[in-house]
Amino acid sequence: MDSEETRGYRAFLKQSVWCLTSQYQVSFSFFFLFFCFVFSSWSFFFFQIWWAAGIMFQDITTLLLDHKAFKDTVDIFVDRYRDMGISVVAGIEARGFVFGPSIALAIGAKFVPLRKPNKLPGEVISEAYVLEYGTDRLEMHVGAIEPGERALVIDDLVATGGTLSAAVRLLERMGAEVVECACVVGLPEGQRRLDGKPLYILVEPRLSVNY
Ligand SMILES: O=P(O)(O)OC[C@H]1O[C@H](OP(=O)(O)OP(=O)(O)O)[C@H](O)[C@@H]1O
Ligand SMILES: Nc1ncnc2[nH]cnc12
Repeated sequence: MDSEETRGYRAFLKQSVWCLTSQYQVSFSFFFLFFCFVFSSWSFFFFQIWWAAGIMFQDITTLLLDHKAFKDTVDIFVDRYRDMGISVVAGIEARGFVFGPSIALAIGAKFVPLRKPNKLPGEVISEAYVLEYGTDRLEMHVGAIEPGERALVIDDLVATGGTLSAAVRLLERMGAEVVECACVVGLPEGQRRLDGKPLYILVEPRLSVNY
């Protein structure tokens, strides 16, 4: 039988051990959550690198070095859209800006830049979209187009079609009629997300290349 003193000591010990254990529990939970957070951030980061690493990037800058090829590219678009009553050429940042203004000038249309977030100075409307390697947003100035205007969307390349779809949604929210989307390069899956909107592409690259 424990003495009064021993019982008191046991009770004290039990209490302090519990306190100690709960402290450990709290610290352990904290470190566990912290570990989960760090692990998930890093795995997401590496997942993105791994994901992006599997993408074969197509680049149009070499085309721009060849005056004839560059001019022919613009001329093909101009011939196609000259007599379609198009008053707006909407170019997607960044490489849609390379082709869009020349086409707009040649067919007598205005050029409307669709820009990445927080670049346009005035009031904007915006649309989010998903890319092969992340998400992004496109913005357009409110008042850049009038309802009922006929628009062409131009970009260098279509892959999943997410960017073009966001561009179409922006224009349609402002009341424009999107006649067609046009790109120099079309990856094979590019037409998937265009919701039936016509897409005109000049080249469809092979996805495996032997260098
Ligand atoms: O069909 P999608 O899967 O939507 O991808 C196509 C988009 O990706 C590229 O631009 P990117 O987003 O790399 O931006 P950048 O032109 O500013 O480099 C390309 O110029 C298109 O705009
Ligand atoms: N494969 C690709 N090459 C160049 N730009 C891209 N944007 C999205 N996918 C792309």
